[in-house]
Amino acid sequence: MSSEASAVWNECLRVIEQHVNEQSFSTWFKPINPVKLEGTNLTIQVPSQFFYEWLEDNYVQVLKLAIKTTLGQGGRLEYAVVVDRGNSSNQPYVVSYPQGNNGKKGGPSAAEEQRTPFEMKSLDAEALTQSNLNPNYTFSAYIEGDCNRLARSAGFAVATKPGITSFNPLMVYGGVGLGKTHLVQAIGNEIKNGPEDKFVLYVSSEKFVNQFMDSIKDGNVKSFTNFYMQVDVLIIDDIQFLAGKDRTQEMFFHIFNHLHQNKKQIIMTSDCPPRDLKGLEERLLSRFKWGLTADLQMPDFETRVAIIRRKMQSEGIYIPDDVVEYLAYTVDTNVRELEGILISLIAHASLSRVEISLELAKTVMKNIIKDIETEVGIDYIQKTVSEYYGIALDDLKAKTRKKEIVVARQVAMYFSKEFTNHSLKSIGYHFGGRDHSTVIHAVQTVNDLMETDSSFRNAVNELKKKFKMRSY
Ligand SMILES: Nc1ncnc2c1ncn2[C@@H]1O[C@H](COP(=O)(O)OP(=O)(O)OP(=O)(O)O)[C@@H](O)[C@H]1O
Repeated sequence: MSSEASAVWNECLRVIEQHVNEQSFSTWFKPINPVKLEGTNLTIQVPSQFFYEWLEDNYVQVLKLAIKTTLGQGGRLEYAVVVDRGNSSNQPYVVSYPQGNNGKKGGPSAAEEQRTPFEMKSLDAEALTQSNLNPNYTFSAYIEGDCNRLARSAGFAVATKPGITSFNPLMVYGGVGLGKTHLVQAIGNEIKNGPEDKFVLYVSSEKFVNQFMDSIKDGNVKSFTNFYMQVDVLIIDDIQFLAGKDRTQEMFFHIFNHLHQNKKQIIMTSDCPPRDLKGLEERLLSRFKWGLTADLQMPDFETRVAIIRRKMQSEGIYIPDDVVEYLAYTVDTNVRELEGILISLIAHASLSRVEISLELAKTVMKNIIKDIETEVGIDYIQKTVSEYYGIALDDLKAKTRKKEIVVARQVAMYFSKEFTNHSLKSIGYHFGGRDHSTVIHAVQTVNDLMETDSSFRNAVNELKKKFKMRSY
């Protein structure tokens, strides 16, 4: 190593240090060896192809600045990459920098062909940080409710003391669109913005698998492993995706052990509890049980109201209370769907330049949710039952206790339960704001009457045919 090269590189490091955090500096710049200086050409040696690509993808601007500052406008940087390709020789090849179009000129074509072994470029997307975290996914934007209380507070504990609580690994599971990604990224963001300089990395399992496969293809497995073993907090989403991928599981097993032994935090999500994860090795599953497993449920009505309000507040949009209530009652599938409907509602209102109203919300819902009106939805059931019994539609939803109305109302509730996906609570809401126990009682009464009263049974069966025909 020439002393001139060292002196210049030390100057460069001084510049770089001011622009990257301590963790990145020691991970990505300390391992670099300055090799030689020829005129204004500085050659640095980096440990692997992967390392070189990571620098290029993430730190090209700061390197440019450092070279310009120390060597002036004509300064050039060249990389000597120690090839870590199985048994191949340690013969370095050189990639020059600054490069031409797209910053990729001068390297041998072989190097070009081997680019981006793990698609790490996507980690560098502008809107994301290097950790691949969405900055909007924070704890403060994550509404707490009975549905997520345990997972949320465990997540918060992990965020406060990553790696050293007994919640390692932390496994969050739950159905589609219930907030798994949001919660685990909130943990990541909290740690990243905290006082300690931690390397937090979020990756989907799908991406992890692809990166691993590419690393095999490119002979870069060692770099791949080394990279993941440096992480302080590894967040890996949708772990069920590793099912049946034995080699990736084996690699993950080693990374997991290494991180865990070194008190690094591992956070995972899955669409089902670990015991139901088919196609995952037993030894992995048993490790998942070392920490804490917490589930997410569909938020209850009050939490859905709070989520809608929070969302509207962040969009700076006002929605009348009756609309908020209507949406919270009606959309009881998952939070993503709830958000999707809200966005449609806002779009409809702004496109047609009308205020957001209950009427508009109903129209939007009809277009979106298939089982409303177009097939067998609560509105259709109410209309059909009231016509059948010859009573006014409004009476079904009113408080009246007249016997024939009560029976018709109970029949309509019974069919709402049978033909729609609405929860009991939601059904009750559509019948004049009754609670779920009234719906349970109605279903029970209809079942009992069907057994004891043949004319009632015939009536119900006749109606059932209508609904069945329509639901095909
Ligand atoms: N408790 C909550 N408070 C606020 N927003 C929430 C909450 N739960 C979910 N969301 C929002 O719902 C949307 C879907 O959440 P997310 O993508 O985290 O779900 P997921 O469970 O990871 O889904 P998938 O199963 O598809 O991976 C996101 O926009 C998220 O911000």
